[in-house]
Amino acid sequence: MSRLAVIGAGAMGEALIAGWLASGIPSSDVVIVDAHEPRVREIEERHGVTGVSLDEAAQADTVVLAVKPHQVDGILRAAADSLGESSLVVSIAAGVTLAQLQGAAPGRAVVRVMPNTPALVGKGMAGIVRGERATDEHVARVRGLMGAVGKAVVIDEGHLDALTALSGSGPAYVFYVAEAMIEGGVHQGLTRAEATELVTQTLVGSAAMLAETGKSATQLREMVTSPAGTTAAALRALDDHGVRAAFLDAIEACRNRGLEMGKG
Ligand SMILES: NC(=O)C1=CN([C@@H]2O[C@H](COP(=O)(O)OP(=O)(O)OC[C@H]3O[C@@H](n4cnc5c(N)ncnc54)[C@H](OP(=O)(O)O)[C@@H]3O)[C@@H](O)[C@H]2O)C=CC1
Ligand SMILES: O=C(O)[C@@H]1CCC=N1
Repeated sequence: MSRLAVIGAGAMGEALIAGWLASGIPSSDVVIVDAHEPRVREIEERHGVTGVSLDEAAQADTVVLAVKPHQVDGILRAAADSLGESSLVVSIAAGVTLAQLQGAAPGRAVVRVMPNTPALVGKGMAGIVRGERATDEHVARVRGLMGAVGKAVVIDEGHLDALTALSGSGPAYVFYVAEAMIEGGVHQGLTRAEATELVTQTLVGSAAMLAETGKSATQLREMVTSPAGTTAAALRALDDHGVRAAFLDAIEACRNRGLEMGKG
């Protein structure tokens, strides 16, 4: 296995590291860089990977940029001279375009990836965008890495902000719904622990039905909704509160924010 560097060991960087190690990538093949020394020590202790300098990380075969979007340009410029001849730069930063990445690392092979935090448990969903200097081998390498922690699709850059609005940010919407459902259960007299168990297993079971039955979300919702029954009463309340429209607006706002971030 070739050497893998993760620059920025925050929430998403750590989720990827944990997922990759669980998939069988040896910890000795993974190096990290983070601005905070205590964070480096924490990740080293938790995962057995090694903290190194930016220059050393830049020499890895695959260099994953997992810092905040506004930090990408400066860090990539600082690392550019140390990148190995055949190093592949993979940016997971929302909104940072291939053109911007290529401008910071001229002549280098660059790929954009939009992962999501379920990579931590091997259930991630990632979008991959190929830069003009990336070869078939580079794309296959990134597919392999992202496939090791979930599913991966190759898409056009023009669709990456829309993908971000569904799968990149999507886990937050699901957790938001989970929080609200748990709160609803507590309001009805259940303990928080009871409500959490009921909601968690309901989400797990519902996601498995979507993934495994081949039925659409609409068909699966209809299976639950008995005529004039309890579910219909609940869905009526959701419609009265405009929840469906709120999701449409949320997804549009997310995509627009990605586009805005890409303009610098
Ligand atoms: N969180 C998510 O679900 C997803 C995030 N992403 C993308 O991943 C990237 C990281 O997001 P997230 O993990 O949430 O953010 P975090 O802030 O949790 O992680 C970024 C980490 O990089 C560190 N860092 C900052 N500057 C440097 C530097 N010069 N060298 C090394 N490390 C540095 C940060 O330190 P400090 O706090 O001091 O800045 C922080 O620890 C973003 O670009 C985001 O768009 C993509 C998909 C999903
Ligand atoms: O909130 C963000 O900007 C990042 C990108 C996708 C998920 N989290």
